[in-house]
Amino acid sequence: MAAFLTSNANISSFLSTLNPTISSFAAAQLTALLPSTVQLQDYACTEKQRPSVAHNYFEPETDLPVIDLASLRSINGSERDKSIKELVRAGKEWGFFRLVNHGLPLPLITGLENQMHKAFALPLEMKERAVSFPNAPWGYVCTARSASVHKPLWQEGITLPLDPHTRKEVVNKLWNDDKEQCKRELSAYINSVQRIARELLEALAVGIGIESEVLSKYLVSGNSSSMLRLNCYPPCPDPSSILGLGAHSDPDLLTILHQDDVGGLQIYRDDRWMGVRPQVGTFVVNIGDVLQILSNGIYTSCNHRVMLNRERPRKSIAFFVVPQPALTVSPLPQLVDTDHPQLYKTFIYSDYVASYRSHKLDGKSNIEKFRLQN
Ligand SMILES: O=C(O)CCC(=O)C(=O)O
Ligand SMILES: [Fe+2]
Repeated sequence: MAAFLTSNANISSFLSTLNPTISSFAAAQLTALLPSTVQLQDYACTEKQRPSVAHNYFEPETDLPVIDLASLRSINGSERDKSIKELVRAGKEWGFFRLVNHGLPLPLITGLENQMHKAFALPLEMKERAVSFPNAPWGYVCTARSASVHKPLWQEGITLPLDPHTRKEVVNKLWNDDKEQCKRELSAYINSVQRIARELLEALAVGIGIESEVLSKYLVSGNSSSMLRLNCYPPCPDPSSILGLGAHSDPDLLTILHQDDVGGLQIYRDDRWMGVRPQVGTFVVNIGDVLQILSNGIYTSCNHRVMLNRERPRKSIAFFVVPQPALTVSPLPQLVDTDHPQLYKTFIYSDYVASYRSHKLDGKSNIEKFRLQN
């Protein structure tokens, strides 16, 4: 079916004949994404990774553990302790949880989604103009077009730093009439989500008996390369063989994600893929590889992926807590003793990222390369 799709024009007309509900906007988006020489089959994933659970299938009885941030913030000691225990358990047993009562107003989230809609709808040339930060990830990238061993992926994204000055430069290039509003919305969102990340990392530290700032220090300027990533997954003509984002665990400490109502995020658990039901206004939080390593394996990162669909673009907003590249990462000495031998090597964080980037996305394979053979 896909063999004749050798040009963008072909793909566009193929899309509209295949399914009239795919809007011309979505088709144009997709056309803009693909290099002229691409074959649709180039995007197909391996048999092993082939999507088996539809983007909108959710197991009726199962959902992620729920963590209530209001309880974690409670001044009532026993309520807070109970909530920390639940958080620690979710971090150990799932590596994923849903965060409710986080206090971030819904209009702030939907406002940012509207800004994303405007930016992603721009012509590709305008979006690509925003990529002008040598040796830094900031700005727009059409992941579906860029050549890399991870690719091709059916996704485009805008990456924004915590530093307001650089962030403004990206916004000035990507947004037109409402730049100032966009800057305000981004700052408000980033400040709130940073605070949430700090609270979660402090509780995750206290919950395993270590000083509260040992993990949250990776949010502090000088130690941190944390970032906000706005993702868009365009509709796809063949969601049964193409993934939006292949199976991976995140190479960070913590990811705080908001997904829209489309559905598509799946986690690998108990030998199966499980859909994460969209619940607009709640966050989905996951433990990353670096937290697994710092905690000497107490917390565990979780393999996840993104499924596509034929009709609707999907948007997500991810905040990643990332160490500064030159920092040394090692299991925390407080967590290593004769009963708990060091499980992972000591390394410079940029080496972890380089290794991650030089291999195909393949579940949790990168962290295994940093395991000590005891
Ligand atoms: O878009 C999503 O739902 C997940 C994105 C993700 O896993 C990532 O960016 O690492
Ligand atoms: Fe991820």
